[in-house]
Amino acid sequence: MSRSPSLPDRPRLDLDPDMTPEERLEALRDHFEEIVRVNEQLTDQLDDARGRQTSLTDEVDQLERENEMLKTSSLYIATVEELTDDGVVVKQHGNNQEVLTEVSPSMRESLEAGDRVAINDSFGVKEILDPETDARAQAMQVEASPEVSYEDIGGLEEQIREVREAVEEPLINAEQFHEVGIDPPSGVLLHGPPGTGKTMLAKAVANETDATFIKMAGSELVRKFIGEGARLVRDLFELASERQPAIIFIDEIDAIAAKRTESKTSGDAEVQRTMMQLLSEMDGFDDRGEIRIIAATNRFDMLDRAILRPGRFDRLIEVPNPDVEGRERILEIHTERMNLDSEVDLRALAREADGLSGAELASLATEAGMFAIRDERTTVEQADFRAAREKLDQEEESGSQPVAFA
Ligand SMILES: Nc1ncnc2c1ncn2[C@@H]1O[C@H](COP(=O)(O)OP(=O)(O)OP(=O)(O)O)[C@@H](O)[C@H]1O
Repeated sequence: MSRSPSLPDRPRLDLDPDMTPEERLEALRDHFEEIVRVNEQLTDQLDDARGRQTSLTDEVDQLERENEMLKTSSLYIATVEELTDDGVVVKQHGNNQEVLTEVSPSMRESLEAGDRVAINDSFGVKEILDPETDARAQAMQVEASPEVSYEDIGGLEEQIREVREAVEEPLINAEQFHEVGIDPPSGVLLHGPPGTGKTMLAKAVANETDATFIKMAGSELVRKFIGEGARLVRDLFELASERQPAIIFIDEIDAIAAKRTESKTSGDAEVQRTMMQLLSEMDGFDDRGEIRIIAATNRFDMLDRAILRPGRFDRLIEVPNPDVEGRERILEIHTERMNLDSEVDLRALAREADGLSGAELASLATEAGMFAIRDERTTVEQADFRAAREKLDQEEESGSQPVAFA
């Protein structure tokens, strides 16, 4: 670094008491000139210093920018997998490396499993990322590991077997398909009346395969987020590949994949764009790794056949209302934790419940419990089930929605 030039000496005024007034005046004049000269010299030096200060400030700014760039380029993107007592488990994108890292207590408070974060070389979490994507991700329901298991589903043994074969096997035994030389089914379509357990099936398979369950309702894709549908579909698949193994579950697929109508409203165009995006994501599905896609509909007749072509939703599984054995099993499942009177005959109740869906049977059990509570009993009797059935039938006749009890 160059040294700063030394400052000029301060001018001194030496007045001798023996001086004549003329000599004094002369000395004062000389002193004044000297002061003016030093002042000019100092002003020049100050100008120089200002110039140097400006160029040094520029240099500092430049270095700060470079430093900032170096810092940002060394951050990696990761997803928070789990918050544990020992720290936070993050999975780095790209290499899928999982690490346990520590975060500051304040950051920990705002972190949730599934958040996208920026981590540095030593895996320290530096930032929580992308609120915009997160806002859009709110349209999706993400469960790291749903709690539904196959045992919780009544009367769908055949459907469970088919779903396991079409979804579970390719996830767990991808190698086997490769060796035999066939492609596993691309997408599975569950179709049948409302409340028959389609969502439960999808959740159970995610649970069984330790896959993340990502649900999106077709109706939300096009109703809530007009103009966003196609982008949401892209996000959905992107999120799935970040969180793989993952099961994508698109409920009410008919909302985006209904047969084309003649009308050409802007809403239709939006639906069309969303569906095209879904099809193109599915067509590029082969290289997507451990992601399986399940869709569900209550309106199979309305579907555009384009989505059922090979390589798309090419495995159809019908999920009907339960038969009498199924109904009995569903009642058993939903009354398992209930305090039932020994007289309660679930078989007889199942026989009388012809045409009821799984969801309606679940409501029946809860309503029966409510009747016992109203009567200040802790045991649920056969009569409570009958009263509950009457109430549900009346509600159905009057068109009001039965309460959904999950
Ligand atoms: N087969 C079943 N076994 C046990 N419970 C069931 C069954 N089917 C439905 N239920 C009960 O009904 C609730 C709703 O079921 P689910 O959401 O899986 O139906 P769904 O077929 O996906 O309905 P929707 O078509 O209306 O979306 C479940 O949470 C469960 O309590």
